[in-house]
Amino acid sequence: MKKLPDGFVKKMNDLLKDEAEDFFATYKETRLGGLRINPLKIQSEQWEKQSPFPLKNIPFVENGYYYSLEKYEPGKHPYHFAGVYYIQEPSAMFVAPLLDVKPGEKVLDLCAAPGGKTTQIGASLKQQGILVANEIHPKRAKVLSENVERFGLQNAIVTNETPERLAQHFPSYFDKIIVDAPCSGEGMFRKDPEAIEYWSEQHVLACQKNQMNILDAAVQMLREDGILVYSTCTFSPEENEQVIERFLDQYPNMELIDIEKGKGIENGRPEWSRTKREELKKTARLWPHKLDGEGHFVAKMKKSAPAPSSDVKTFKIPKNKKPFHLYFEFEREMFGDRMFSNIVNFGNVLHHLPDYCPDLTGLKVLRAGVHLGELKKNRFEPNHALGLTLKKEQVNHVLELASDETNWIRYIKGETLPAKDLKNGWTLITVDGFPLGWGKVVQSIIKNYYPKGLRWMKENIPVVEK
Ligand SMILES: C[S@@+](CC[C@H](N)C(=O)[O-])C[C@H]1O[C@@H](n2cnc3c(N)ncnc32)[C@H](O)[C@@H]1O
Repeated sequence: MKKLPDGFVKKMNDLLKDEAEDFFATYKETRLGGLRINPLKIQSEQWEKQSPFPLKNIPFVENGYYYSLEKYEPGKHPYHFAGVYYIQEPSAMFVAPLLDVKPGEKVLDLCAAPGGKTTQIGASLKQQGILVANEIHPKRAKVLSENVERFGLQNAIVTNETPERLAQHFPSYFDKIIVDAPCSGEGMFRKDPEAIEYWSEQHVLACQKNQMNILDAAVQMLREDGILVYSTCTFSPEENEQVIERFLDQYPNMELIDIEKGKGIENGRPEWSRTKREELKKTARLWPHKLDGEGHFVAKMKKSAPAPSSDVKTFKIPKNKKPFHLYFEFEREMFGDRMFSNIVNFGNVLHHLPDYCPDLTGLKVLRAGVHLGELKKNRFEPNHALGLTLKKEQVNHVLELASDETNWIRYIKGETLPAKDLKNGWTLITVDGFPLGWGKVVQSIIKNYYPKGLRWMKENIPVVEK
């Protein structure tokens, strides 16, 4: 590992005093990887029987598991391509459940890429309600959108906006908002040594300023009684307790809610704030020397005073369904019945939008609801996103591949597959029953519709055990 910055070492020694030795000892330890299963695709009982790697439960998160980073590469297993799980740093999994999301709610993930918290929230919403996942950087927004697709979320809207522009569009709209803020990343020095290079006291203060601006935008979008969760993956009090105390001073209608702390999770540190207010103990800190995971800080707040009522309009779903008849033919053939109802078209591209989808006019939107596919001349071509949100049992035409055979590798590399005894037309390709994407049977081969941008381009075949 790279050498830790002298200024950081001195600062942590001053802050942690007797604890500093234990804290710095973790930089010599091997850390554990984390993965979180997707309950929209598999339940924990089945997963624990079927997991291809030995796993251990993460005690502070439902559906989260540790794995050995030295021995396994779950990112190369077909279940990853099928969105059966999301690879996420264990401590990071603690944050999103604090929103206590219920199906049907309107939730905003304001700093969302690559999508760890978005996918976790999406699973809690159970495809009901609205999840706006926003990312300011275009390239990262694309990755976020791909992860939302892989997870099979049907009610997510992925935007690429600044927090300020989003705040103009969604005044007092959301029930729950998460600000997983860009930060100096001190808590990730073990995982992402590049963060070490960026570290300086000035960078910490620049992050603080940015974080306060993002919170200013977030609070405008929260409804009365709405919940706001703020988190960072850094230790610096300037970006944690001190951001929260300034925020509470500025917005007296926001109140801190106590976070329930299980074993290894500690209170925030009032003594590291300017005002030393005791209530900062309600925030939480995750330390690498207290649990198996990296460093995190979380605060949970509630808007207690009235907020102006939201006048965000809902998206108008076209009543005339005639232009969609080629899609309906596809639905009948593939599913035997109607599957999606809120269908809208953007040119020839069809989407299914979540119920009560807000009007998105003027926003940069990368994905809204389920991208069903495209109307081409005399035919409908299904999109990858539609395949990944389906369950094998819903589909009439399926080619089942197995994770312990090599055809799934050929498929994600973009090769054709043999199609003995299959009817001509679209077929869903699955691995051990989990959808991987589409193929089209033509005579005795399956043409490959795995998206070009997602194909496995490397020569070597993916291996799961190192
Ligand atoms: C800690 S990461 C988010 C991680 C994500 N929530 C997850 O769980 O996968 C912070 C994100 O904020 C974005 N960001 C950077 N500057 C921002 C700004 N001024 N406003 C909003 N987001 C910003 C970064 O590009 C980054 O993707």
